[in-house]
Amino acid sequence: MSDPLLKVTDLVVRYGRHTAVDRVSFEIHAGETLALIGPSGCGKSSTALATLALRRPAGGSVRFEGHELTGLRERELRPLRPRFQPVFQDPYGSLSPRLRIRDAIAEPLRAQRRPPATGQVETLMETVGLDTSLGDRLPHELSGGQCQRVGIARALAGEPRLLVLDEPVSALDPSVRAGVLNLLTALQEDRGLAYLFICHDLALVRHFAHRVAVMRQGRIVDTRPARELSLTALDSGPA
Ligand SMILES: Nc1ncnc2c1ncn2[C@@H]1O[C@H](COP(=O)(O)OP(=O)(O)OP(=O)(O)O)[C@@H](O)[C@H]1O
Repeated sequence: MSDPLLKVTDLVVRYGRHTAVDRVSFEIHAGETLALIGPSGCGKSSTALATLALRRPAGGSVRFEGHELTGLRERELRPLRPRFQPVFQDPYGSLSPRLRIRDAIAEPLRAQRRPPATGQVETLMETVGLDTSLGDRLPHELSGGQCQRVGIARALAGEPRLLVLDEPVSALDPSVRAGVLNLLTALQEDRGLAYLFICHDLALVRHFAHRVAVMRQGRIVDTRPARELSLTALDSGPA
């Protein structure tokens, strides 16, 4: 088998004296979805933040495309960041309220000093199923589902290999969830994207993920193929 795209080994995240993530290890290959599940407070988001190099771990290794991310300075991380991107739960909160959709999608490229080529923003909008006429609107003029598609378009702008999806559809109306998940599935098939997928909905995890890692109290206690996930996997035990 090829080398994993992401290899996390013995990751430790602490907040003061509290250990939120305790020697967590996992790997994700190109084109694969690994779901991270577990009770509230077990350390899923902290694992995601450290994987994204948005929180410096107290120990362990995060190896992405052969680069060891821990210990890199922000200046060294900057050129790598477009390759691993987050999509967070709150579609409105992830966007600047005063930035028009067109500029919100172009923003990550400008931050990389790579202004979008003519038509690039429109292509990204079409890729995520947004009508290009929405480019002049502000986030509050869009629905939650449309905003989450903007968030995905922003994440795609730098041609990532890995998306870290932290509860990407939990805040959405059930009627629009399937559309966003179908989009993510299609993008994975087209581009071989890898996903680290944090989700509370076990039925959805079983449908969407390839493998599942179960966290409890900062540790991964089980990893298995998603189809073998019991729908009561989270019912017992402390966070
Ligand atoms: N910024 C922070 N400062 C202090 N403690 C924190 C901080 N962020 C998280 N924690 C603590 O770390 C632990 C893990 O939190 P984390 O948010 O990673 O869990 P989670 O599994 O993602 O929870 P949820 O499903 O509720 O989002 C919890 O005990 C939480 O209170």
